[in-house]
Amino acid sequence: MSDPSPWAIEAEGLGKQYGRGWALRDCSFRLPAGHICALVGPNGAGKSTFLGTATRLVQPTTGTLKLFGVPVSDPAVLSRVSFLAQDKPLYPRFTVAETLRLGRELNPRWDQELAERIVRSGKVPLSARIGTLSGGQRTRVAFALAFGKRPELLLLDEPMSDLDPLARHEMSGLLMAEAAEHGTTVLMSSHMLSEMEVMCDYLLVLAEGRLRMAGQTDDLIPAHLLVTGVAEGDDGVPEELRRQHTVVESRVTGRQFSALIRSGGPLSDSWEVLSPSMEEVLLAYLRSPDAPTLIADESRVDGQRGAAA
Ligand SMILES: Nc1ncnc2c1ncn2[C@@H]1O[C@H](COP(=O)(O)OP(=O)(O)OP(=O)(O)O)[C@@H](O)[C@H]1O
Repeated sequence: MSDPSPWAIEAEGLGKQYGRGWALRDCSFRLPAGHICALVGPNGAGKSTFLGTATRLVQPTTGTLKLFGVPVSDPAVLSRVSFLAQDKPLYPRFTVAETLRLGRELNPRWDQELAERIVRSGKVPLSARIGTLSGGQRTRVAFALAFGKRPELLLLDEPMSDLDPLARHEMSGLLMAEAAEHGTTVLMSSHMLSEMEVMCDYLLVLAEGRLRMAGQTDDLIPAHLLVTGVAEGDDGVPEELRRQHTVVESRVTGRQFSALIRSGGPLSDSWEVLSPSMEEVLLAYLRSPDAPTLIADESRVDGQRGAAA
């Protein structure tokens, strides 16, 4: 089935309320198809809740969500999406071979060769029962199921957390190769920022249920600078810096200030200026829940276009 929508995900005013608290609030963005997108945020930020709304496990309280232009409530989208949940639910009494067979029977585009290759490269016996496997081996089988379905959108909730470094490296390589070869869109929540930096070309940052940053890493990260210089004024950050730029986070050590800023123009020669890594930018936003939101133009839904960031 082909769909002309260039957007793998479009969320508009999406929210989820539990009791009196909001796990996700007024979340609006769109993710162009074909990207590998990191979904980042502190514990309790709403990442799993968002992934739940995209897989119909969580019913939103407000707003709409479309996948490839189709409302997520339409069963037609299910065959186009794979979800690897944080707890990797599998049937413990099934063998690995039976688990893959289930995948084959349930999914018309199933790729048995790929699924078996993922399992075999981890030396997981096809005859072993799921219940006897280690946590990392179970994760590998869950990866095989998710990839074997050959989805157009792969949603992964902290997929690598119980894999050893070699397996993580292998799965990261597989993800990037799949995305490149088949144009698969990947949305992956993770706390492993340095790994995300290598793998992902798109970013969604959530904090306290709200979207804080969205866009391509190549647009978002270079928009920031790390500035250090002689501390001035009440909090050490020179007034001139605050006036012309957006200060995301600042600190004072002795007589020096350092600040991560969103650049708004040229900077004084008296300061040292460096380009931050993606990890440095993300850590600054995660430590500063009040930092101004940054949504790249292409990530905005129609209602947000032209609005101030
Ligand atoms: N079923 C539920 N009932 C009540 N509150 C919930 C439920 N599910 C999630 N929440 C609350 O919603 C908020 C967001 O939770 P969520 O699991 O989406 O966060 P997360 O970003 O995935 O966190 P983590 O990084 O710890 O996995 C939290 O405050 C959580 O307690």
